[in-house]
Amino acid sequence: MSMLHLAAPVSFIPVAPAAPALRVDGLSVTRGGRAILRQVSAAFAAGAVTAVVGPSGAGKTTLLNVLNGLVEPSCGMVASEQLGALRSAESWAALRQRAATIFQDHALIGRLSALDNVLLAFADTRHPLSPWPWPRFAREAAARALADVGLLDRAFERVDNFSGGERQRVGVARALARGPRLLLGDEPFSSLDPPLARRLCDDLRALAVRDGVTVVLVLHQIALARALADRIVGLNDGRVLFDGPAHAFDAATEATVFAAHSHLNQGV
Ligand SMILES: Nc1ncnc2c1ncn2[C@@H]1O[C@H](COP(=O)(O)OP(=O)(O)OP(=O)(O)O)[C@@H](O)[C@H]1O
Repeated sequence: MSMLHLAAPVSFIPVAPAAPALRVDGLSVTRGGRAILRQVSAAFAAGAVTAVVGPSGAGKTTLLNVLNGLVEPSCGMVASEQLGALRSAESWAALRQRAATIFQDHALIGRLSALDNVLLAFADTRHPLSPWPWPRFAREAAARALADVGLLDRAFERVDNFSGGERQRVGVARALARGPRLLLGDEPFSSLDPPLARRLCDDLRALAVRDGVTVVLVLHQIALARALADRIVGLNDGRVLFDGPAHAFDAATEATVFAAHSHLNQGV
């Protein structure tokens, strides 16, 4: 049975009993007079992976950028369990402090070792030209993060010798190094072949559960989203058309979420 929820108001199908770590409510973003997100409401649980899916231009990256604190909503609210409703510049800054991003292209420096790349997560703790070693806490955290992604034994190797999957693991380690409460990724595994993407996503989910991290990933690979996310948020033309457990995102739901805008806009 399809659990599709079409048209506002969207009702949620809870998959985690815990209070959501992050919530957006009635969120709208307008750019150049055009509505990019329209009254988006969704909740993101700690210790779980939420996949955001939808056709090109649906507003997925924009939603992620709002959660990142990079895009200011035109109206609506973002609230975190720890920080409450984010209303001041300070609370947005606090959210950014707790968040980390996994980049699609890894954003690594090839001539540096895996460990040095992960240490870049702590760039603000040391002058870039400092001749001194990184602080001990940073080195320990970076080593732990590399251990978490199974690359501690290659910590001192240059990453330009690494495979695509290994590089992405280093990218994940860098994102994890500061112990983020919110981990965001915009198609972070799209450059990897599907089995590898699946393994990495699986590992990420295990880490999210272990550390109670809220993970929100924009995923183009719907099979991956179904298999590995706890929850799927399906966007089309800036609206939430589906929000529910990943297993409920069936073929009919997928067809609706990925339908052309003109069809969905009829009568709206
Ligand atoms: N700064 C901006 N100014 C004007 N339009 C913008 C801006 N940022 C995004 N848009 C538009 O908003 C829409 C949604 O963009 P967004 O990048 O969020 O979509 P997306 O779902 O991530 O798409 P894709 O899957 O192609 O990356 C697009 O039509 C885009 O052109």
